[in-house]
Amino acid sequence: MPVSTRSQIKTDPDQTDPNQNPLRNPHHGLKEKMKALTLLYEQQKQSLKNPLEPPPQPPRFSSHPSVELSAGKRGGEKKEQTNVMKEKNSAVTRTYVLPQPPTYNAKENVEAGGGDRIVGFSCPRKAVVSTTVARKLSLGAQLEGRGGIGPKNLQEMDRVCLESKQNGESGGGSRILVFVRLRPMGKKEREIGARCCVRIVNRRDVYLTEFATENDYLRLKRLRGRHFTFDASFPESTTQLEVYSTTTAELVEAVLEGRNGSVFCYGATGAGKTYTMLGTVENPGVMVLAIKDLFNKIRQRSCDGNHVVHLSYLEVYNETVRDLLSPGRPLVLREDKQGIVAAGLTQYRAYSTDEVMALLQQGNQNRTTEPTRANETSSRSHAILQVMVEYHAKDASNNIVNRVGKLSLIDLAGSERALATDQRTLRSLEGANINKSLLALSSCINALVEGKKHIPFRNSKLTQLLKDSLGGACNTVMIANISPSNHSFGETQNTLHWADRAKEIRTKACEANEEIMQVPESGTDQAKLLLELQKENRDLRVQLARQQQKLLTVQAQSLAANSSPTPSSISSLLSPPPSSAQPNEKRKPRSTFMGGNCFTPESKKRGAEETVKELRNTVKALQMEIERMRKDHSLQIKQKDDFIRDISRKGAKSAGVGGSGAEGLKRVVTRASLRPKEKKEGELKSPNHRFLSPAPTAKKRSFWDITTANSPSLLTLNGRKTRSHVINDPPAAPSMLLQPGFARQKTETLKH
Ligand SMILES: Nc1ncnc2c1ncn2[C@@H]1O[C@H](COP(=O)(O)OP(=O)(O)OP(=O)(O)O)[C@@H](O)[C@H]1O
Repeated sequence: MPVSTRSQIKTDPDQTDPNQNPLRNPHHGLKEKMKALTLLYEQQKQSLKNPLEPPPQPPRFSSHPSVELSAGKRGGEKKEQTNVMKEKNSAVTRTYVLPQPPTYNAKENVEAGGGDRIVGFSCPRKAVVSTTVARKLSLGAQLEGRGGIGPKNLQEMDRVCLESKQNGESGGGSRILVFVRLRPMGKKEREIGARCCVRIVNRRDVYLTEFATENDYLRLKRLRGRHFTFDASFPESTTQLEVYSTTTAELVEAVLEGRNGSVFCYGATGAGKTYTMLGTVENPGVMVLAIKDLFNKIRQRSCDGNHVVHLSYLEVYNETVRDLLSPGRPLVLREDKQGIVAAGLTQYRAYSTDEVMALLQQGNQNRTTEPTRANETSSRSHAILQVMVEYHAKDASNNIVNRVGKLSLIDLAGSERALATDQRTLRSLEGANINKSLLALSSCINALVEGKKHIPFRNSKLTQLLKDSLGGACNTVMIANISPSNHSFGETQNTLHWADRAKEIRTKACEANEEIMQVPESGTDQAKLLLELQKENRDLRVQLARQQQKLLTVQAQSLAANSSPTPSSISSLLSPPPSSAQPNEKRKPRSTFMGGNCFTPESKKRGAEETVKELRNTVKALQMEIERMRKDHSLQIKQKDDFIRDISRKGAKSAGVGGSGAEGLKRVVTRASLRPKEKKEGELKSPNHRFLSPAPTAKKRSFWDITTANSPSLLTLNGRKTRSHVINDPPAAPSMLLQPGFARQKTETLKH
């Protein structure tokens, strides 16, 4: 993202000309200013020494310049603010903000009197409550008392709502919550004598100061600093658990209520994004803590297997989307009426925290990381972990409740300067792509903030994937990671600038994806039958998808056989692809039929053309067979659909006749379409349903939803054979490789 280098404070003691209008000459009266600054600095030091005194609250800059001309007009504001200097002369009143003295001290960024946990802030307790303001509005009051997070009573809720209205947060949607996390100074940084240029005060305010160096003649003796305020800011001593509980715990709760949530880490390379998201074995990050918390909460709520958790993990590397759990061909993003879909993305059904941890580890091994000059384990890709929680159950009144919530946890690659990382070609290409996507992200943020009609989500894969999080019905949290080192001043300023801007984004109102269907007593059996039929219907669709995948495999194999014309191999065409995929297989070509024995002497004798003809005939026959099967399945599905509709209609009629009221069958909430209960008791232990379709009837699908466009992948994961499959999609168009022109080219090559 472009670096904003606007200067907020400029003081120069050498310039003195008190007679000039300060509006015209920014260097005017600098000696006086310096004196006043020194005075204020002393005052501030005094006030800091006295912990009982409330910390100073400087006004936030809304725009450039640092000179705030309207300061004198604000009658309601406190007259004396220790770190605000007002200069009056006959013409104008000028206000200067003095950044906190930036000397590196590990204790400096720890709030005075602060405990171990963020929730225990002393003065900023109010600030923490206000961080939940926007979220509370969208989550509604039903979270009250569930996880201990949020207002404790209705009065508190009223106060919070009032506060948010005053902040201009009324309306349907909620504001993106923005948090800043400062990482500790690294060993290398200390070795080269880096100084801390960031100071966090009150766990909300971030003061950034640029030091003038002796060689910097242009800015010699000038101070440059900026002040930002966020929903919460975490000093370097903040633990992973504190970060999780302040930023994400509430979203997990909301996901269980059927809402969507997103958390993404943004910042320069080496600023601590991956540490925050993933963490280490000793200090697990947000992803791990969220998964643990999710399963704990599910266990507390229901032991009857009413919750189903699906998981997908993908990365965007060099503008290609890859499945981290089933590495293979790049995935294609498609946009349909249900949202952005990554075609062929595998969804794993997860049964326990341990299982998810293993999958996460697996995915991370597949993730693209390379050492750069700025970070030894630099993530070269944007990674997105998505967890979908479905809930199907009958409530006390025998109504069927279907609910789907999605949580996206996103670790972005670091924004970077080419020189700061590496100049070797591949690294710089990666860097360019990372910057391209982050630039696209900044354009989207700008457009969203400015309320433009067209938001350029399509400019990059990343923004396409983040469309739901930024512009959809979603509770979104941004964690901006920053480094304390003065050598990273530019990057830190850039990160804070965009984080500050992101605060203004409002997402759409996030309602629960929930549906409740009331079933009268007499209709219970019919409802059961309905669910069973829907399940059968889905199974048939799976079969259909498999057949289509087989067809694709056969087509691809026939193409391969153009160069390896051994007809005997055709007999094995219908067998699934090898299941020997290993985690580190990503960089290697997949061991498929394509890698067979090409150009045998036998094939040369026969003549390539003849073989191709033969194979084409075989493919044609197989295609016809598949088409026939497809038609059969479609017919069966149609029949089932009709039958289901029939039963529903009959059920509705009988409810009306039965006198329990026509309202008895009326849909109470119809945010999402009816989702069938897809498993029976004890299913938690069965691994057979690991790869289920992601909520085929959910109102809005997201990018991790499974589709058919990609080839099937039969893989070995954690010792288990797994297969991604597809349910709802129409037959995919034949691959480019199968176009007649391409085949002709191949034949000609063979002739030569
Ligand atoms: N809060 C923290 N506490 C302790 N160490 C941290 C913290 N944040 C980051 N680090 C350390 O800083 C280094 C860089 O962090 P990390 O890899 O998370 O950066 P990044 O922003 O993900 O970089 P990139 O974008 O290049 O992947 C790591 O060695 C990490 O352990």
